[in-house]
Amino acid sequence: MRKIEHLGIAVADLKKSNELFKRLLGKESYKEESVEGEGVKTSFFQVGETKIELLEATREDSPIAKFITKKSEGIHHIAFDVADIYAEVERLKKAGFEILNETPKEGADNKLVVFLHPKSTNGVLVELCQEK
Ligand SMILES: CC[C@@H](C(=O)O)C(=O)SCCNC(=O)CCNC(=O)[C@H](O)C(C)(C)COP(=O)(O)OP(=O)(O)OC[C@H]1O[C@@H](n2cnc3c(N)ncnc32)[C@H](O)[C@@H]1OP(=O)(O)O
Ligand SMILES: [Co+2]
Repeated sequence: MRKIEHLGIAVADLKKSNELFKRLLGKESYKEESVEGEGVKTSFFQVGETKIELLEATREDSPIAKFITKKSEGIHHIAFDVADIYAEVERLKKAGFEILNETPKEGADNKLVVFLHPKSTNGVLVELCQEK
């Protein structure tokens, strides 16, 4: 794992949170993108070598909608940049982690992504990202 690619933050209202993070970081979001497969609308802010990914649910069964209902808005996942996502999935499986999707799926911002179950990672949802 090469660096933290992004921190995912679950938000209830993307427009309001975009304004909040613009005030906080002193810069504009550089991209907004919907990912239908995950039921989310995202907005990205660059912070040095990493990013903040704001996520708003676009439907009731989205992981973001469930997370906000059960917990609250806040940090939802940590995403690591990897060079070879297939090799990393094999390594992590052998190391005993629970992989949620062994076949990488389409993420936002031109990435292939895989998730690890938070129950196998001290309660933290982990995402692996590989540039497409
Ligand atoms: C935009 C695309 C992409 C990118 O390019 O960056 C994204 O970031 S998409 C982000 C949204 N997508 C995902 O989160 C996909 C992976 N997540 C899942 O598959 C599920 O959310 C889950 C982690 C398997 C949980 O689903 P489920 O079991 O249906 O939900 P429950 O609400 O019943 O939760 C079970 C259990 O897990 C705890 N939980 C849920 N989410 C998180 C979380 N983000 N961080 C930590 N813990 C989490 C939840 O609290 C439950 O725990 P218990 O109550 O103790 O059982
Ligand atoms: Co993410």
